[in-house]
Amino acid sequence: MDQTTTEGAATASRDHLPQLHEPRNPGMELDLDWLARVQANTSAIERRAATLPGRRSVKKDWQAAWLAKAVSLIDLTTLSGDDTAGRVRRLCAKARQPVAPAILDAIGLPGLTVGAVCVYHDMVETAVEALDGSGIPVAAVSTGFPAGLSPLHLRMAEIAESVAAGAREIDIVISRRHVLTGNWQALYDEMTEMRAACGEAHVKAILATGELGTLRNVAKASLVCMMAGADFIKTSTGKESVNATLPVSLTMIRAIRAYQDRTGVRVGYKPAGGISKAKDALVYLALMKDELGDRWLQPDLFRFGASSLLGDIERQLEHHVTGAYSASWRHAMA
Ligand SMILES: O=C[C@H](O)COP(=O)(O)O
Repeated sequence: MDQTTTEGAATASRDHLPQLHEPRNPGMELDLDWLARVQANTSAIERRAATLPGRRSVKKDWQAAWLAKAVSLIDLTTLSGDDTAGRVRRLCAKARQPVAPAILDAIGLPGLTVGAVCVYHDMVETAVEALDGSGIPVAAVSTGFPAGLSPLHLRMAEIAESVAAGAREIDIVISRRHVLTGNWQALYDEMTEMRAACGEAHVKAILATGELGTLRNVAKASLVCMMAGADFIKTSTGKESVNATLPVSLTMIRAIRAYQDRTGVRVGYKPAGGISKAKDALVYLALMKDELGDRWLQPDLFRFGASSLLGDIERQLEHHVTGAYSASWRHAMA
């Protein structure tokens, strides 16, 4: 069995700040001929995706490094109707110190943090304040998240307000109807306008792939968003009935590769929604390494959108470092 051992995953320090690459994706003109040629062989993609979880294993000696790498790539998220300032502050404290200090010392990464904290607009100021001095950026879900069906001028205003409140990253949601009706010009125009509204902030385009019908639509929507200047493409809001999946990820990653081949520009990838197990995170990292290379294992080009992944990684790291669950875990599980 192939074993993922290279040093690509072994560095997870904070040396890579600032978090997002410069320059941002400048975009390109909408190329409808390119879109018309886009195909997605669904059964081949699904077959390949089915092999991914078993195909790679992470050599034991490298597991802690890969898990630490995964921590550094998390957009630690809370997107609930009952979010409070207190919950967001606790989340930010966790973002600053995602794993117990003893474990971080044991793996030699005392300064490890997550990639970003992701919240609703109303919580941006609280998060910015709570993360002050940490270098951890705040990402805001804007544009009428999760459905994206509020009036366009309000979605633009929401972006501007989130940026003004200190969000350095904006996760926008696209209008699914533009994809479902094949109105690529409308999707491109909307994305271009949102890109402009973000100003200096980086923009992640949430495709809500579970609502796009086909992998071909996913591929086309990915390309259109990148043509319009998205710095990242992101699978899901976490609120669709189907969120991040491996077939969708393969499709989007290959669109990223096609866009890079055409333009030379690297666009980031953010699978989001339902990723809660350390072993699933490792499958995603191996997938990125296979399909796009080590460069996409850095937080400027890859993030997990996840609210509960960190807990499982922390447990696995603790298990790995101590060789057994610690006394506190044994006590908790007794
Ligand atoms: O963007 C992030 C997602 O909303 C998180 O989804 P999750 O709660 O299923 O991890």
